[in-house]
Amino acid sequence: MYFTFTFYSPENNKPVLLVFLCFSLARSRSLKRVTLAVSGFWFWGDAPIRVPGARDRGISMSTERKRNARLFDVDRSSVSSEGYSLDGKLDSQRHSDILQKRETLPVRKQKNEFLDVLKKNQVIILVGQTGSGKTTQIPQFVLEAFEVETSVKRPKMMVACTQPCPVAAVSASQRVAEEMNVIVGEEVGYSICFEDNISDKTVLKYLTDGMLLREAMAKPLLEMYRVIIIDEAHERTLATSVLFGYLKLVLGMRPDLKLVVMSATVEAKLQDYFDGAPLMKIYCVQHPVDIFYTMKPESDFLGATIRSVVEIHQREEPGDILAFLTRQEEIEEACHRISEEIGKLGNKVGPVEIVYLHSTLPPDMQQKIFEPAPPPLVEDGPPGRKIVVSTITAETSLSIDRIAYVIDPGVVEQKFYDSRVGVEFLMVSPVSRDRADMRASLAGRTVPGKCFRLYTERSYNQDRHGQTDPEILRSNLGSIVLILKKLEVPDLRHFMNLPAEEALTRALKELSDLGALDDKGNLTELGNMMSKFPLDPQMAKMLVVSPGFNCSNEILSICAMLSVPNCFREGFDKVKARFVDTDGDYLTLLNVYNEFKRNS
Ligand SMILES: Nc1ncnc2c1ncn2[C@@H]1O[C@H](COP(=O)(O)OP(=O)(O)OP(=O)(O)O)[C@@H](O)[C@H]1O
Repeated sequence: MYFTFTFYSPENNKPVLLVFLCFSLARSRSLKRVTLAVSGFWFWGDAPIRVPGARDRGISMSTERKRNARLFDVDRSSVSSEGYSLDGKLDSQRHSDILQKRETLPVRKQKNEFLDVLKKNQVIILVGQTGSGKTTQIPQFVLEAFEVETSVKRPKMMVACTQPCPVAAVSASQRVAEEMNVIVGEEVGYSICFEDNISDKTVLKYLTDGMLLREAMAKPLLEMYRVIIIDEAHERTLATSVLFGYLKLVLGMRPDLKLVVMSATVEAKLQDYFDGAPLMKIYCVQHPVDIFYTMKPESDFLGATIRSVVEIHQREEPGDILAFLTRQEEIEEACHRISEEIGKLGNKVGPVEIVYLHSTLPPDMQQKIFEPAPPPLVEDGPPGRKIVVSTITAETSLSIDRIAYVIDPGVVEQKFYDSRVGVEFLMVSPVSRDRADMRASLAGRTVPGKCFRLYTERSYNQDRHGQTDPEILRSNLGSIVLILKKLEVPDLRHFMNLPAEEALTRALKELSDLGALDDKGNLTELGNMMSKFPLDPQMAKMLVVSPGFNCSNEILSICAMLSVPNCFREGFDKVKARFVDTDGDYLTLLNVYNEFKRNS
C-alpha cells in the first residue's frame, strides 16, 4: 500500500515533492496488521532463539521468531483453526467459555452502580486493582448503556479507550472483540502509531494516549466520541498528563461528552483536578503475598533473576512465574539461559512455557502470555509452569492470570531528560516503592503468592523514592508543546502545571530556534507542518525542510529508521562495522536500510 505525502516548501508554500511510503499488509486471525515497513521494510530484529531439542525436553520457547510468518502472515479468517469458525469468529464453545470467565471479573458485580454514577456525572474516576476487568469491561458497559449504534452504518459517535502503549491497545481490542464475538477492526478496533485497524462499523476504539492527542489536532472537540475513557491513569505517561489538561477544556465546551478516568491506585489529586468528580472503587480479593529480600545487595541482577526462576521451578509449589527485567535484549537472553538451565534438569522437573513480553512485541506473540501452563509430560509427573519474563509492560498494562511468583530485581529502564544539555536518554534506575509494591501485588491477584525482591529490605526502605515521577517531569516537552500550540491551548504554564518550569521554557526556546514559533510564541507555517508528524521537533523539521536540500528520500529513510527499535544488537559490532559511515550514525542507519533494499 502506498501513502502519499505532499511537502510544501516553507519558503513559498508550493508543493515540491511527493513521498511514497510503502506499508506491508499482514492479516492474522481476526485482525489486519498494517506494519510500517520503512519504505517496504520493517526490521523485525534479531536472529531466532532456538534451543536444540528443547521441545523434546518439554521446553517450548514462545520467543522463537517467525520472521517470515509475520511478514507474510496467512489470513486466518479464511482458515478454520481450533476455537474458530470459518468466518474468523469464535466457535460457540470457546465463546461461551470466555463469557463465563468474564462473569467472574470483580467489575461485573458493580456494573449497575458504575452506570448509575456515569449517568449522573460528566466525569468519573474509577479505581480497581490490575486484573479487575476495567480495560475490557467498562467500555462494553458504556457501549451497552449508550446504545451506540452497531449496525453497518457509520456510527455517529464512538467510545474511545486510551492505553499507555501499543501492546496494551492491541491486546485489549483483541480480547474485547472475542468477548463480543466480532472481528477486530470491525465493531471493535484499535489505533496505534503507524497502524489503524478500524472501519466504518467501529463503535469502540482502543488507542494509545498519544494517538488521541493527535486526533484532537484534526478534530479539536473530539466530536466523534461520546465517551472517552483514559485507562492506566496511574502510569502518568506524558500524553495522559497532557490529555487531562486538554480534556478538561473540551468537557467545558461539550456538555454531552463523558470522561471516565481509570486507575489502579487512588488518585485523589485527579478528583480535585476534575472539580470533585466522584471516585468509585472496584472491590477485589487480594490474596496474601509473602515478600522475601536478599541478605546482601545483588550486583548481577540478570544472573540473579535467572537463578531465582530456576530455583522456584525446582522447589516451589505449582504456580506461574513473572520476572521483571529492563530491556528487550536482556529479556531474550534471560529466556534463552533459563531454557538452557531448566533443560539440564531433565525430567526431574515439569515442562515450562517461557514467554517474553515487551512493548514492541507483535500481537500474535503477545497473546502467548494469556495461554495456560503446559500439562505434565506424563500422568502424575511434575506439573508444568508458565514463565513470563517482561519489562514494565506486565506491571499494569496487561494482567496475566495465575501468577504465583514474582521476581523483582528492583530496577527499571526509564526515560530521563537533562534540560541543561537538552538531551533525553534511557537509564536503568532503582524502582520506586510504589512500583515495587505493584509488582508484589501481582503474585496475589488470583492465588496466594510470593514475591522475591533481589535487593535488601534496607534498600527498599531507604534507597528508593516513594513514587515514580510522572513522565512529564522526565521528558523533553518539545513535541507536546508543539501539539498544544496547534490545539491553541492558552496559557501553557498554567495548563501544564509544571513544577519544573525550566523544562517548558527550554522547550519554547528550542521551538523558536527551530523556527516553529514566532517572536510572539505563535505557531509559524513551518511549525504547523512540523506538528503533523509524530516525531521529535528536530526530526520533524529535518523532514519538512529536506526538499530544499534535495535529500528527502534519504531523510525519510533515516527518520523511519530512528522511529523503530534500534536495528543493531549489543555484541554485533563486527556486523555493524560493515555499515559504518564515518560521517555519523544517521548515515550508518541509511546504509543499513539501503543494503536491505538492495538485497531484497
Ligand atoms: N488479550 C487477552 N487474552 C486473554 N485474556 C485477557 C486478554 N486481555 C485481558 N485478559 C484477561 O481479562 C481479565 C481482565 O483484564 P483487564 O485488562 O480488563 O483488567 P484491568 O482491571 O483493566 O487490569 P489492568 O489495569 O492491568 O489493565 C484478566 O483476567 C486478563 O487476564
